[in-house]
Amino acid sequence: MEWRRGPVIGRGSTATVSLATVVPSGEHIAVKSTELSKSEFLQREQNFLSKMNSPYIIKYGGFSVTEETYNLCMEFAPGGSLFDEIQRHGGRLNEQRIKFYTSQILKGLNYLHMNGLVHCDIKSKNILIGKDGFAKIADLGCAKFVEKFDDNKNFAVSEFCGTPVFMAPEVARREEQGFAADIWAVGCTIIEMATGTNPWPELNDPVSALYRIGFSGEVPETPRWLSGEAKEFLRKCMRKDPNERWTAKELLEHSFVSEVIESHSCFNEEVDMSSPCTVLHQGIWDSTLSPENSTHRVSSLNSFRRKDSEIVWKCRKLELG
Ligand SMILES: Nc1ncnc2c1ncn2[C@@H]1O[C@H](COP(=O)(O)OP(=O)(O)OP(=O)(O)O)[C@@H](O)[C@H]1O
Repeated sequence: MEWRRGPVIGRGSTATVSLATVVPSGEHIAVKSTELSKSEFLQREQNFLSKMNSPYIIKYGGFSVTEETYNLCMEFAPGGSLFDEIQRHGGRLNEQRIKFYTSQILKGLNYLHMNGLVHCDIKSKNILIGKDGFAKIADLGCAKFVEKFDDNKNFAVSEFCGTPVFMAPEVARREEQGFAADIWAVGCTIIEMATGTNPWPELNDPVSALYRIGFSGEVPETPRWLSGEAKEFLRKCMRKDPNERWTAKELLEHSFVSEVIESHSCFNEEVDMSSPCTVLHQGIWDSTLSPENSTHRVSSLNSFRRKDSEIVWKCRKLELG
């Protein structure tokens, strides 16, 4: 597959994401790139993404290495991130929309967990809104396979990764980071959808965040305006003891999400997700793809190389801020 790089549509801590056009079909894809020498996390993401196949996980499109740059190609999500979607709706989503997206996030997570993978960095910025208007889990750079698993157990793993304010108490204490930690982060994402902020908006530095989450015994405040059913659902996600937290499979059977109709018609509004819908994306749509534009050839071969020292460094960086 050949593609031409267009404008930048997103920047994360480890990579830059560009819109790109496939040659000659003209199809749009997203390409996440970073310097080859710093691409361990991106290669790790490539390895995981290439093994996944679910409508609730962003689709893999191959990788390439050009001029010392590592490129990961994937499905372009014209709706941007769930964080963007919250901003588009004035800083909070109504309960109908929260249910809609929560149901899809849980389906994606259930798929990952059934395949033995913990995402480790669920938050609204890592959930993308696809062409179909559905939420898709993205950014698998922190993900990891658990060493062994069955339906009911949590797992101790040796590496810790993620964003401090979305970490579960057991992760903040560096005890374990298993499937249940992703469920806690779903709770945090519901709070983001309901309030427009992370669950601990008053905590600015990672060290105090980890200390408070891990050792204070506090649980984030439940948004008051949510229905009783939504609050009860949130409490199942945010049990302090990971063994008592509900699994993705169990939560999908909870009345809060079990009846969700997967159609935008449930919002009584027309949604056109075939073109970019954030302000940022609209600008891209209006511009011609710029001619920094060398053509790239993508291989779908798997070239995963793992460097634990870098991963540990990233975790240390998180701890020390
Ligand atoms: N497939 C995509 N389609 C559209 N936009 C995307 C896509 N992938 C990423 N983006 C945009 O780019 C941003 C950064 O991407 P991503 O979170 O994957 O980078 P990162 O470097 O891994 O970030 P982090 O800081 O979480 O480590 C996203 O928040 C989103 O706005």
